[in-house]
Amino acid sequence: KEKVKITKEQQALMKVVVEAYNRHQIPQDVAKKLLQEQYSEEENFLLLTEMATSQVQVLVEFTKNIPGFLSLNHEDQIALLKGSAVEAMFLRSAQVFSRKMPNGHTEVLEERIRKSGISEEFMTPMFNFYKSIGELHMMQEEQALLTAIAILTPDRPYVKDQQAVERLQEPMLDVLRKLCVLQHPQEPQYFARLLGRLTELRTLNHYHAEMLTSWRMNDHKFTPLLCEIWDVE
Ligand SMILES: O=C(NC1CCCCC1)[C@H](C1CCCCC1)n1c(-c2ccc(CO)cc2)nc2ccccc21
Repeated sequence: KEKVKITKEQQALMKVVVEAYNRHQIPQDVAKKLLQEQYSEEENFLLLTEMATSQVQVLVEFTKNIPGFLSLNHEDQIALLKGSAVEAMFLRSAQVFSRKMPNGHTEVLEERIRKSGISEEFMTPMFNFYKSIGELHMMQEEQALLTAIAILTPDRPYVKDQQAVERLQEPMLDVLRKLCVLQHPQEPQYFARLLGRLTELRTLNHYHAEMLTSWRMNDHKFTPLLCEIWDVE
């Protein structure tokens, strides 16, 4: 059985990515707000656009810290950010949802989200994803690396130099695979399950624009940044 070992360079790569991931966090905690009180559908939509806008800003800062990202072609940098923003938002939402909370709080949070204004048809795929992320009990290193891997997806629309993106994504995949083997020795399929979540994330991409436009309210207002990065308005 070959002994899996994380090299010095891989340790350094992981440290940079995890520190950037932890440094760039959403300022205030949306779960706490949602648990505090019930908001109207309009207030919930506004809360989402505010949270999502600050998350995009955080995502850009995190991405700039991914080794090699800033040496990519500039249009490709934009294409990668645009292509991964919704996935990064759902990944972060899933992590917020599956965080350990006092008894009964997760149920209240789920109820508040179900009643937030999102139309019924999107609840199942969204909560299936949240629960499948929760079951993985991911460590923060895994969360940070999985987010970086999602951002560095070579086959996003309009990416010109896919090989350059692959050269950045591969070392991330390597260190994540080793980390999974070392952290979950009794679960050889754990790494594959993590990557399977990225496939599930892509399906949420398709639903996203419709989830917003079908939000139970009229006159959906977005920030300029969200109009740029989401295919809305
Ligand atoms: O604010 C949020 N998410 C932020 C986003 C930036 C990163 C941190 C989380 C929203 C809530 C906004 C207010 C109404 C209730 C949902 N949310 C969603 C969510 C996100 C997007 C859509 C539409 O595409 C639908 C739902 N899932 C959540 C799971 C847990 C906690 C909040 C969660």
